Parts: sequence; structure tokens; C-alpha cells
Amino acid sequence: MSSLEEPLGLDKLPSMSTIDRIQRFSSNACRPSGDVRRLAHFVSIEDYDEYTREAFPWRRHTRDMSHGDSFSRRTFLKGIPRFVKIVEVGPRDGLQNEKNTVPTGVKVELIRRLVSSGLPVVEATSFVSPKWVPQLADARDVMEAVRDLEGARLPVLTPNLKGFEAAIAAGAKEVAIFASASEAFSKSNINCSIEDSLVRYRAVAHAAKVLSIPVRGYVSCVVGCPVEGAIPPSKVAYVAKELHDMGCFEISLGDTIGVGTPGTVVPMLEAVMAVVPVEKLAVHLHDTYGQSLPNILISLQMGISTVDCSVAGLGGCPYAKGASGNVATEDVVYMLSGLGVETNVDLRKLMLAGDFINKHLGRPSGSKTAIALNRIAADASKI
Ligand SMILES: CC(C)(COP(=O)([O-])OP(=O)([O-])OC[C@H]1O[C@@H](n2cnc3c(N)ncnc32)[C@H](O)[C@@H]1OP(=O)([O-])[O-])[C@@H](O)C(=O)NCCC(=O)NCCSC(=O)C[C@@](C)(O)CC(=O)[O-]
Repeated sequence: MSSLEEPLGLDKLPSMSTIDRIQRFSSNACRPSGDVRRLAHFVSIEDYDEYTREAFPWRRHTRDMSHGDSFSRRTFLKGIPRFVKIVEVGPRDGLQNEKNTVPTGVKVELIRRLVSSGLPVVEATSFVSPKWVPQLADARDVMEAVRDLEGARLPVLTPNLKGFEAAIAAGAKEVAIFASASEAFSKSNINCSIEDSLVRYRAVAHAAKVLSIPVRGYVSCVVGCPVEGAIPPSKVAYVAKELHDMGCFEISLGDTIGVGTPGTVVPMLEAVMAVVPVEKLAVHLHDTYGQSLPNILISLQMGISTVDCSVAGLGGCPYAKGASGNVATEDVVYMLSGLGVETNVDLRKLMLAGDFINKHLGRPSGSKTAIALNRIAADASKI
């Protein structure tokens, strides 16, 4: 077991009586007191907000925070942006790891639904080797079907010039390149060293510049690697700066295996922010250890305003065994709404997109928010 996986000792866990007290308190405090039937019919976050202001009194406090309440904004919410751009990666990161290949029509319908929920960016697919990622072998068909969708940008992953050229031919208007801060992960994910990948990506960035195609850059394993263990922040900063210098308009920092806590994410962000402007950074956090929401909150407090998420928490990386999906988009939208942060995303439509893909995959949502709100709506319909 690596030090990253070391659990807390039993002596560090709260005693049972403390847990019991917390549970007794929260089960009373969080029980809706109003007419839950109305919740089944909310149509937007605004309607939902209005309803919950009455039904959940404790929410009034979080609303106050968003309106500049003196204590909260000045202290622990200081630095949190008023608007967060959500980059939805479900159709790509989410579906690349599925056991069974999802039909092209289902992928296209999922992208349509996500776009219509108001998400500004929906990563559509990857133009990678079908031998490496057979689940996305239909990249051309997917892109051709969604290329003219309006209302959102639809970037695709391109690991080399071959992928870039195929993406452009299929109608992609934005691409993403993906390097790693871990040598071992670089080798297992794209079959080359970090330095060789940067040479490849410079060629892609140059070709994209000629065509005025925006390029996003990813850095994987920013906190830990399944093979190498802990990754030093300086290595992450080096790769992020290289991607920035080659022209990436945004650098997304990926905790590929979801081992980060605020204790490791903060020093990593500090190192990267010393070499790349914070407004060009995004976080991409897998939720393997349930740490993604606190990690997102701390990232926002440090000035980051772009967050990658995956509807229903879909996904994982085929080359990072055991890693679970990205943080669920519904959970992030719910948290941001509670903080009074705008996203322009309609939570109800987003949940319907999640229901659509979960039904197809035959499993429950990976979003706690979607499960809770669907349960409340189902209970309400029985009244
Ligand atoms: C990079 C390669 C291609 C190197 O793979 P390779 O085997 O070293 O490449 P090659 O140049 O030797 O080519 C081998 C075969 O692949 C073909 N090929 C070569 N390139 C392409 C292409 N673009 N599209 C389609 N086909 C391609 C090429 O034509 C050839 O075909 P053959 O002659 O054997 O029939 C391979 O390793 C690959 O495709 N890897 C992709 C892995 C991947 O997609 N991983 C998941 C995404 S990364 C991720 O999820 C992390 C992220 C971004 O979310 C952030 C985070 O969470 O940290």
C-alpha cells in the first residue's frame, strides 16, 4: 500500500457517540417541512431555490452568503468567483471506460441533452487509436452528428497530428491535448515519455494555430500516479507551463486517480499558479476517495473558475485501473448554487440527461444530488 492509500488510524476517527449525535441532529435538521409535492415540478434552479427557501430554512443562510453577507464573503468565501464555467466531460471521459460500447445514437442524444441544459462546454469524444480506446472508435460519426449543435463548444481529445487531422475533418472546432506529470502514466496512456509527448503536442498546437483552432491542455496525475505514487508539484508546474507556452488557452489539472485532498491539492496549485496565470487553470478531479468537492471548493477559494465534471459521475480512465469517475456535474451545480455562484446550468435538465444515460447503462446515478432530488420527487408523486 502506498502512502497515498494509507487510511486514517482508528484513533483518529470520531467516536460512535459523536457520530450518533451528528446523525440525530442532521436527520431532523434536513427533513423538508413544506409540501414536497412542489419540488417534483421545479423547472429551473431559480424555481428550485424559491421552493427550498421556504422548505429548508437552513438554506436561507447559504443564500445570504451569495448576496455579500459581510462575514462569509469577507472570510471563508473570499475569492470564490461569481461565475464558474463547467466543462462537461461525460461523453468522453465518462464513456471511454465503459465495458460495453455505447451506441453512437445514445452518445449523440446525451450530448444534445447536455448542451440543452445550458452547459457551455461539452467534451464530445476522442480521436485516439481505436485499438487503445475501442469505446470511442465512432469519434468521427459522433462529431459529424453534433458539429452544428449551437449553444456550447464541443472539444475533442487529440493525442497526435493524425488525431488532430481526423478531428478537423469531422468538424471539430476545438481540441484538447493530454500530457502527464508522471512518466509511468504517460507511457501507459499514450505510449511515450513526457518529453516525447510534449514534442508531439507542439506539432498539434502549431497545426491548430495555423487553423485558428483553440487548444486546451490537460495534465494528468497532478497529485498521485497509480504506479509512481506521490507526484511532486514542481513536475506538474513544469508540464503545465510547457502546455501554456505552446499556446494552450486553458490548462486542466487532472487528479486522475482521485487521491488528492486539500492538503495535497493546495501545494500543487500554488506551484502551478506560480508559472501559469490562475485564470487559465481548470481542475479535473476524479472522485475515487470522495474528495472532489472539498478539492473544488479550495480551488475556487484560490481563484480557479473552471471546473471539469461528468454527468452522473460517469467514467474513469482506462489506463488508471480502479479510478472512479469525475465529480458528478449535478453535485457541483448543487454546491455552486448553494454558494450563490452562477453556472447557467439548468439542474433539472441536467438531471434528465443523467437519467437518460443511467437508464441506458442500466445502473443508478453516481450523483448524490441526483439521487436525493429524484427520491424527493418520487416521494412527492406518491402524496
Ligand atoms: C497516442 C496513441 C495513438 C499512441 O499509440 P501507439 O501505438 O504508440 O501509436 P502508433 O503511432 O505506433 O500507431 C499505432 C496504430 O494506431 C494508429 N493511430 C495512431 N494515432 C491514431 C489516432 N489519433 N487515431 C486513430 N488511430 C491512430 C496508427 O495508425 C497505427 O495503426 P495501425 O497501423 O496499427 O493500424 C495511443 O496511445 C492512444 O490512442 N492513446 C489514447 C489513450 C487515451 O485516450 N486515454 C484516455 C484519455 S486521457 C484521460 O482520460 C485523462 C484525462 C485527460 O481525462 C485527464 C485526467 O483525468 O487526468
